[in-house]
Amino acid sequence: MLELSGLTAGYDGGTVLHGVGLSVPEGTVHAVVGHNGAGKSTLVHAVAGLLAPASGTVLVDGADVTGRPAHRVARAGVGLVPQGRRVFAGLTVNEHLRLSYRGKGDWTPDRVLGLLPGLAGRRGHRGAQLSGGEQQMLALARALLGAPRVLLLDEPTEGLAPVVVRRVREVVVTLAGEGMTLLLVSPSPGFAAACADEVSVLTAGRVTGRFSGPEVRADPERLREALALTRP
Ligand SMILES: Nc1ncnc2c1ncn2[C@@H]1O[C@H](COP(=O)(O)OP(=O)(O)OP(=O)(O)O)[C@@H](O)[C@H]1O
Repeated sequence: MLELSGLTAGYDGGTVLHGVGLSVPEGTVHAVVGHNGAGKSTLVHAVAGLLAPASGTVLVDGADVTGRPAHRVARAGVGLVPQGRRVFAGLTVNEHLRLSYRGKGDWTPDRVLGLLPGLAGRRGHRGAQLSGGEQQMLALARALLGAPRVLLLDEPTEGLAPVVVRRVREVVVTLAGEGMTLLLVSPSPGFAAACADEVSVLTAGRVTGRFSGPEVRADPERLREALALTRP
């Protein structure tokens, strides 16, 4: 379970997040949608310990990790799939997996490769030789090898073809089905609606709308309209 309350954070230039609150029960997906600059990555960074919040709290399974450095937040069970994948161009898939495997929990490299489509046949390929979709799967693999209970995904479908977006969605839904707690941020209402149990709309650092997954799947226009109203 991930619980955020009153989360306020920003940079030297000013406050970006203004009192964001949401809670993600175990085994569910919460998607935060918002336009460019709404504060999606700032939210992920404030949860992951990459940015210290000015106020508010971040609870992971009831444990307060607010303002802890990233390695402590990771040790508390939080994994991060960063925006832009961040794979190493010169390292092979196998080398990435070896570096990320901590021998923790049930997440072995073989299990991860079995879950993530397309990577198993690319074990000897370097990061720079992988397609965008393969790089995204590798970024997911690295996070899973840390055996997280809570997984944060920052724009996991950015720049991917529709067929690969569907694969990312399937992986997200499978992980939730296995009991993982997922918080993802995305500018895409379609992707959010397709995989989330709950969707928040983030507008200039504030949650301005909240919908259930079934609600937005039954009527996709509701989320699109809510987001269109917030266009900067
Ligand atoms: N390191 C930083 N230093 C100063 N300001 C920043 C920094 N990172 C982001 N910002 C500012 O914070 C605001 C929110 O940025 P953020 O990256 O969180 O938005 P976003 O919703 O993730 O956007 P995008 O979809 O473009 O990634 C923007 O005005 C941005 O310029």
